[in-house]
Amino acid sequence: MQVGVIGTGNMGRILVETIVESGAAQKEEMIITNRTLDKAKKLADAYPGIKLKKKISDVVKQSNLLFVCVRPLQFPDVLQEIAPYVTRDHIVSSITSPVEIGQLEQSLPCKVMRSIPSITNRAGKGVLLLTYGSNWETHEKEKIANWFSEFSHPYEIEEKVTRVASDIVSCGPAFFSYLLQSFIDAAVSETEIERKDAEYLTAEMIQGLSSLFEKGFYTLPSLQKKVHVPGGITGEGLKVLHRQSEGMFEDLFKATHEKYYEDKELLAEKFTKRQDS
Ligand SMILES: NC(=O)C1=CN([C@@H]2O[C@H](COP(=O)(O)OP(=O)(O)OC[C@H]3O[C@@H](n4cnc5c(N)ncnc54)[C@H](O)[C@@H]3O)[C@@H](O)[C@H]2O)C=CC1
Ligand SMILES: O=C(O)[C@@H]1CCC=N1
Repeated sequence: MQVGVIGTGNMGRILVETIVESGAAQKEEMIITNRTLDKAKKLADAYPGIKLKKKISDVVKQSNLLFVCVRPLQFPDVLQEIAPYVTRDHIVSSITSPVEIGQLEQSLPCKVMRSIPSITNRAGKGVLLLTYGSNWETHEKEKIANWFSEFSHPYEIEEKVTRVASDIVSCGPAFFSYLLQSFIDAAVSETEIERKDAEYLTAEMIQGLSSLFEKGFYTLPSLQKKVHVPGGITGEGLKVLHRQSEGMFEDLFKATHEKYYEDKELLAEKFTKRQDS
């Protein structure tokens, strides 16, 4: 399968690295481009064999599966630019949440999908969220999901939960690393521990925690019960967390959804302008 990638910024680059290093596609099967070509060239230089194209049309023409890895508001332009070269045999995937499946289908004559990755996929772990367009057969969905499983745990979602699922899967690593960073900062500012020690202990703790869940030893509540000795020290810390975090995640999900709907409105305007012109 020839895999095209348009946009090798942050996530496009991570996706290419992940696909190649997992063996899901050979370097020679990857065709990439970026608006600032030098960015894509650096990636192609790091993985000799990857084909670098200056023209977006060449990427489309030479690929079967095409990932569009640009920012949400850049989608209308990119979809318009690639549309003349997309055939019914292509599969085009958006890696972003605010662009609707319907907008992809209206813009392109092929099978479309959304495949929202997570930075965790770089380690061959974590979920990659899939939503398919309307004209996919079950066996075709299975085939592509199987391909994604070479570097992730593909998980099909309904469009209505896209934002929250993406908050958990794709933004989650940033959210929880922020909390861990705050945990380390506070340990350093409130006690005599050295930063490097606090960082090491925290990193080992979080890796151990993730292994406990991976091995199925505990659920979240059963783990808390095991560590929280009645009348002990953990309970004092948990009381603080309970008090201080009240409403925090509710506000977080509200904020991400507000931004999501803002982006969707701007996108709808841009797509309508495209149709009218
Ligand atoms: N950062 C993350 O963990 C995740 C990001 N995403 C999605 O990935 C998308 C890209 O995000 P980033 O990589 O962080 O942004 P970015 O700004 O780093 O990358 C976008 C790239 O697209 C290129 N580009 C823009 N218009 C172009 C055009 N017409 N032709 C060719 N290249 C063009 C830009 O030059 C840039 O390199 C976003 O839509 C985001 O929602 C999805 C899942 C996770
Ligand atoms: O479009 C999205 O949902 C992703 C999640 C992280 C950044 N963009």
